[in-house]
Amino acid sequence: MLMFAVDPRTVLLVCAALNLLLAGMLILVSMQAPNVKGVRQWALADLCMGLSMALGSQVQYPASPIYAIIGAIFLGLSVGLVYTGVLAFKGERVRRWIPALVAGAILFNNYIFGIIYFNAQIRISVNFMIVGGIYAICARALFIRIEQPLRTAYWLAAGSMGLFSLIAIARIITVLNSPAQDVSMFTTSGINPLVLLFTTLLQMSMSFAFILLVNYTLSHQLNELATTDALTGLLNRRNLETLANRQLTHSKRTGESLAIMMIDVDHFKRINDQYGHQAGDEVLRRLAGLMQSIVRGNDYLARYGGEEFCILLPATTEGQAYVLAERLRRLYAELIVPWQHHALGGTISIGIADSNGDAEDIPTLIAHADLALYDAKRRGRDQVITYTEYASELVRTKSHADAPDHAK
Ligand SMILES: Nc1nc2c(ncn2[C@@H]2O[C@H](COP(=O)(O)OP(=O)(O)OP(=O)(O)O)[C@@H](O)[C@H]2O)c(=O)[nH]1
Repeated sequence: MLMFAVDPRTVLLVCAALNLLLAGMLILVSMQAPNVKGVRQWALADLCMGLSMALGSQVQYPASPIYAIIGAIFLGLSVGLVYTGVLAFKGERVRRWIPALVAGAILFNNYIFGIIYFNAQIRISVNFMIVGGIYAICARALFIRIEQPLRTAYWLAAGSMGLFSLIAIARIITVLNSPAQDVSMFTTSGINPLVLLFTTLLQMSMSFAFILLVNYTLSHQLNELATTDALTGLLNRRNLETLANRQLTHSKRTGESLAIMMIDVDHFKRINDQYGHQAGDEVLRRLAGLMQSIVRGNDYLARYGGEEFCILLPATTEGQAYVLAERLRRLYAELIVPWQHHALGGTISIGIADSNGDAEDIPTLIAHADLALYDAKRRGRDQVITYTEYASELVRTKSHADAPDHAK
């Protein structure tokens, strides 16, 4: 059995100091990341845990119960704050009275079984039951499927809390099966030293996980900002080009065709001029929603700029994209956008190109779709033109122009 070479009270004091330091760090983090919810609660939880450990290190049961009682209040507040922090972090409704309720429950238990009917086994078991139970609920809330690297932070926090709950169960079983004089936190026999060591280490690991959660959430938010368009939530142009290059390489390897659709709202300036910029924004949002509703899961949608959108269609030919584009054009023509007692309507023009032709790279493919789009505009708008159609028309008019006068 592992033995502590140092006094358990010293361990508690050192961990108390570390918790206070981590609390300070989380307070600074919460000031830098006000839009990540829950961090303030976690900072306060660390503060309370630090105070609880510091007071706990001074407990001389049953001679001086006051440290134990105040320590228990801070312990309850800390665990309750961790729980409300997890709720806030996940964007769920936070009931502010939860920390007070947990502290009250722990205080009641310690008062009854620490002072009125002194029974260390029941007192310790109930304390561990409350703390372990709440950490188990927090662990369940954070043990979710989520993309990396966020998953590492979620699972580190969940793992620390889950492990704490398991240790709490082990502690309850041994406490209930040990003689009363052996159950104190400071008894260096049985599993007590291990419990003290692991629970304090798990407290540290939870705090590190919270810092990691904030850090990864912030970098995730930054990444979202850098890669998506704020108005429509679609990919932005830069992100689309990166994805399109990757997709083209894949298409060349598999021999599949990659289609690109460029979509532009007709006479959009008039909507802005007549109803204002916000009405224009609403039209763009509705068009984005319409596009999202008709594409497949592996297609990419992007706002290419202003009122121009782009859809990247893997494993799709120009002809197949044409069918989809026609559907989108018709749906948009039927769409009515309600705006301040007005019903806004309009049309879109679409240009399409695919990688089966002579487009070797993404800039060329986009340029081809753009040429087709502007041909659609030139021909009177509200229509879909493919690059093949545009190019053959070009050849026809050129040969017509080059033909001798008598052949025209
Ligand atoms: N509301 C709003 N307007 C935008 C946004 N981005 C660009 N615009 C406007 O979109 C309009 C584009 O106008 P034009 O390029 O002349 O094109 P158009 O009026 O759609 O005409 P055609 O494309 O030739 O049919 C301009 O008035 C821009 O100010 C935006 O994010 N929101």
